[in-house]
Amino acid sequence: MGRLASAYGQAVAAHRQARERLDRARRSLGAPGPAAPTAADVVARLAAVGGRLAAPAPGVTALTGAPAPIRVGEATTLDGGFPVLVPLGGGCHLTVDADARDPRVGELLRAVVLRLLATAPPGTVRVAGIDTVAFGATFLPLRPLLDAGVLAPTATTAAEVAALLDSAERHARAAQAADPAARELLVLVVAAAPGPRELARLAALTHAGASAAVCVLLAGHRAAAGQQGPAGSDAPPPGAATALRLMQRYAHVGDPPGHPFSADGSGLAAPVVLDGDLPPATVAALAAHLAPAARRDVPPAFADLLPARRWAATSAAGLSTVVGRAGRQPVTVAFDDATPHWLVAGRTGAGKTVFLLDALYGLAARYAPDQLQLWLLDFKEGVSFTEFVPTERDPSWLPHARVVGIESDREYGLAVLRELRRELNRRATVLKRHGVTKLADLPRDAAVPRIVAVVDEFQVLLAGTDAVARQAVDLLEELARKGRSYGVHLVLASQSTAGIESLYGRAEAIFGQFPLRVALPGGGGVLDALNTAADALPIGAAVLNTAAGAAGADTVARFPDAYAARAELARLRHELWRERPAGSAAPTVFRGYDPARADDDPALAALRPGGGPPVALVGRVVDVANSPASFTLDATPGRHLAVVGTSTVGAEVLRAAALGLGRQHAPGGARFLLAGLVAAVDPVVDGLAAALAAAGHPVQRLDPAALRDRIAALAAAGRPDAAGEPVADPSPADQASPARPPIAGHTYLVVFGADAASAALAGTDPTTFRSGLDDLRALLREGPGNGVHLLGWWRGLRRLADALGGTHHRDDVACLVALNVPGAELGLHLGEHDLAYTPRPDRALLVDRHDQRTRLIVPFTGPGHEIDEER
Ligand SMILES: Nc1ncnc2c1ncn2[C@@H]1O[C@H](COP(=O)(O)OP(=O)(O)OP(=O)(O)O)[C@@H](O)[C@H]1O
Repeated sequence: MGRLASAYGQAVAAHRQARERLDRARRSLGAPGPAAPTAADVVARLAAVGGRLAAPAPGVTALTGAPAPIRVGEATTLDGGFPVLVPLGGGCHLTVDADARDPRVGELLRAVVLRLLATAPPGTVRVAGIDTVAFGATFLPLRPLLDAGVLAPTATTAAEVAALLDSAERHARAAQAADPAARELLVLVVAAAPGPRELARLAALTHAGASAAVCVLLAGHRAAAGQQGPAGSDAPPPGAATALRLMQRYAHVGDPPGHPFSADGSGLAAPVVLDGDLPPATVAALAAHLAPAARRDVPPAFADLLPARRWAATSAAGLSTVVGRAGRQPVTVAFDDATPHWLVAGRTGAGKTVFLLDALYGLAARYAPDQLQLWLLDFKEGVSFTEFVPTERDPSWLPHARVVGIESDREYGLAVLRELRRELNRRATVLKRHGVTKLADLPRDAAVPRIVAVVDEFQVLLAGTDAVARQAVDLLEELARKGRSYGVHLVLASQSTAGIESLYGRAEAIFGQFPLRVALPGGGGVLDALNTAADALPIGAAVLNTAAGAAGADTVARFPDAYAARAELARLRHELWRERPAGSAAPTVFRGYDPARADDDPALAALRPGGGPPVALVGRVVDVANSPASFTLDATPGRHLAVVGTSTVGAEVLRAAALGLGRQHAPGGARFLLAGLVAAVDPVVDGLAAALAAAGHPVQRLDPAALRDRIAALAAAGRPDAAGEPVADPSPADQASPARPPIAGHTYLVVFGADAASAALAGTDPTTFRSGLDDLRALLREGPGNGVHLLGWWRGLRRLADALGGTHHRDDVACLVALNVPGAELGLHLGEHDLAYTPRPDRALLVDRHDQRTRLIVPFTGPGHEIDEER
């Protein structure tokens, strides 16, 4: 061992002496020595070469298409020395038989790296090092390059080596798929022989050709000198490499691939003194020269995502868009047969919304609205998709957007999924009618756009174990399974896919249909448990995995910050909007935070007399079309409206319903009997009375006693007399015109705070022995047949049930709007035990007992309504 060490020391000393001799000779000839360079001449000097290969132009010679001659040392002959150049880059590599424990090797590797960097245009070469024998010491002198972002942190442990090889392989794959002009060279510098598996992976990279854009500098590879490879290794040897063999004083340079020195494969017939380290000032100057380009290269710009021409692509076979870059290569993702659906995850603030905006704008710029339709659903409080819909400030919208839900209710999400399923079925019919099985085979005039449906924070929809979650799981599974064939693609985005209870055992059945996984920081849950590619992602980077998260199929891409490019986004949106096809409509929009203002409601304003049985409009349904929420008040017994809940929104709903009914009758064609029994809502009742009177309808105000009398009269009017004929209502129709004959039209009894009438109704008439409640119940059953309908606001369900004579009479008031009524209590009243309703501000449940409808609605509110805080 001692003898070996001293022989080694002598060899190094001899090498140094040889190099000093060369330097002396060079100086005596006036050649430039290794004096401190200036930043200006560093690049030229590093790349300056002579000899048998043509010199590359410094700083502008691309290294990915074809190899460039790179100097490794100086050959010595009796006539003097000449530089020795070997081809590197462009699919050519270098092996050295000794490893970096020999200082000459480290010096050579560093010199070659610097020459490569100086030869290529700034920003087109990245360097990554592996040094398991000296803990990264080999690369320490190159520290300024690390700081400049040109050199990656050195891999020194087995795990880091594996991760680096993963990323090199991803780089190679991405480069092979990329435009050759956009390729970036990855120089992989290995300071000592790795294990057989790693060696096999490195060898595979050397065989991948120029298009992989990798250059391997592999030290410690004994097979380079024609000796045995590592014990037990059956890995193929590295290919396309110039092999250097170190001897005591000199090095032997083998024949470079494609540029042999010898005819017989014996290599350069002159001993070579390998280049040593360049002065630290040179390294620093080069780093300073390269840093701006390296930094510039880091975040891709939003403009990089856009195609040269708008709307030039067709979607028959699928959709694809650039979402960012891996190195300098654009990264493209697709909705096609291989990746029909995407699953996106990242912790809050990880850039999910930004990533989705990048992808959506990229798609919208490539495909015209007849090729692509967007359905966008957001369950969180935020602004994810607001920019795609018209607002007062900006009337533009994204012409591809068909449905946009902002801060959506789960019920709205369900309605959107149902609508998508209907669309699937429509498409199935179209395909069948044309006798084809693929969208691409449809004739041009029957072509349908592909649909991308994005559900942001989809875990909200599936949270819990209620009926909404169960139905959402069923729908998602069906849409995911069939969507591929019908051009309906899902993007599910979430903070985490863990803890979604309602998936029961069906996570695999659903997520198995989502081969494209996008893991943002904190979103590694969408990757395989063993795939750690997303563990240390910075903001603005994503792991894109096309194999449902399996390790090895990852591409790490950087995507631009769409928020930082707001002006560009708006410009693009306006450009696309101006180009929208003639007659295209704005998307249907649901904003979870918007109240339904009765006075601004177009459906309420559009009501006119003569359109069939009158309807009571009470709000807007939480559905895709944002349909009017209404009850038909026809002649069927029980067609009355009860609004229930302590919230004063109840009064506003009654007011809107009464106003709407008034609009459906010609002036004087209906009379309104108004009872305001809750002082707090007197202004609402006053306003309603004035509005109805202004519309020409007779209006009568009733106090509790008058209410009781009027109910008795109306009940008697509907009761058959002895001859079986109805008795006319004996009371005056209207205080203002007591002489008018009884009205043949409708009578609406509108009671604000109907529960407050219970005392007045409870008393029994001493002559007839009928109580007010008896009359009320008779009126509920018989009234509709005589055009008499009750509209009441009860502040509690119990009071309503009491008025009806028990829950088994619940169908006597068949139309119910439940405001802040606990779901369980409502379920009991209705006899529906799996009723899913959680009271919340500005929401109500519409229940129609007759046509079995149960809908979540946004109840009408009056002027000046603030969000209902009473709940
Ligand atoms: N590519 C990027 N480069 C730089 N910054 C980014 C990038 N992407 C996102 N960011 C920044 O990260 C922040 C969060 O982004 P974003 O709103 O998209 O996150 P999110 O995952 O949707 O968060 P949340 O779930 O809380 O809504 C923003 O301030 C944004 O500017």
